[in-house]
Amino acid sequence: MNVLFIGGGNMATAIIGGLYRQPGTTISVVEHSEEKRDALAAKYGVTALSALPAALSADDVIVLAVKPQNLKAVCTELAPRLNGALLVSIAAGVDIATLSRWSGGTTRIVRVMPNTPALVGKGVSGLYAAADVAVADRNAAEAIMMAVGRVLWVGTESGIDDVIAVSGSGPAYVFHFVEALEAVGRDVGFDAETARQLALETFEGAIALLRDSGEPAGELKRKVMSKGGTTERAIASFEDDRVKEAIVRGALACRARAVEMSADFSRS
Ligand SMILES: NC(=O)C1=CN([C@@H]2O[C@H](COP(=O)(O)OP(=O)(O)OC[C@H]3O[C@@H](n4cnc5c(N)ncnc54)[C@H](O)[C@@H]3O)[C@@H](O)[C@H]2O)C=CC1
Ligand SMILES: O=C(O)[C@@H]1CCC=N1
Repeated sequence: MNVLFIGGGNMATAIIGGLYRQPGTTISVVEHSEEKRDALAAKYGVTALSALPAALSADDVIVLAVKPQNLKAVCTELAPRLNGALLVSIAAGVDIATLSRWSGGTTRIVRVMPNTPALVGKGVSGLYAAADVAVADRNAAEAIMMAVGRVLWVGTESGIDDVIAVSGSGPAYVFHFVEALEAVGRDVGFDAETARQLALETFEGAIALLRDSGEPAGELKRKVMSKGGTTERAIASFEDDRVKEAIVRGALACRARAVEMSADFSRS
């Protein structure tokens, strides 16, 4: 498989970091920044280009990995040289109809919503393709994302917005919580490194316990809460502050932004 990434930033680097180990895959990347091109070529042995190749072929897989605001310019430049290549877009908030219109009408498009833990091989990606997209094209997109974690297919395009709200943007929610826990550690007197370790080990341990026990989060939470004890006081404070509701509101605001972006880009 020949995979050409357009944009060699955070997400593309994460995906390339898993994909370059796959036998039978040739990777190229078009990236404006010389520094990023050099780093990608040195680290992963990929062909790093400063501009789009003159022509592509129907066997190529093009991963669109620029920011949504840069996507129209990229697709417009791609359209005359696409020659039926498969487009895999990881951009948030740009729907297939818009991508197709910008790219000269191709319908060979798969949408993917990955997340940054892909960098350490622990990503999770949602994938969607319209009914007329060939199984071989779905499999190609799936194989790329499986190199950096798990995949799940959603049955409607709006499912991509649902995935963004939970796992696409989700790592940032977790980092937000970790920031708070680290801050508490420092406030009560630990040095920064100890505070970080306590917060990280707590997260890692809690996630491992969730997975290994198979018990629901609510049940495990109750097991930490001794009657009249310390955790009960903390959770009561979270509930007074409606922390869970705030997280749900944030994630729904994230989803609403994806919908809003899709509507805006559909008019451009
Ligand atoms: N960062 C994240 O957690 C996630 C990002 N995404 C999507 O991934 C896409 C990329 O995001 P990031 O990697 O975070 O952004 P980024 O800013 O790190 O990478 C984009 C790269 O594209 C390059 N670029 C811009 N225009 C170009 C052009 N015309 N030709 C070649 N290179 C060009 C930039 O120099 C930059 O290195 C976005 O569309 C975003 O919605 C999806 C899921 C998660
Ligand atoms: O914030 C964003 O728009 C991108 C999409 C999902 C995660 N980051």
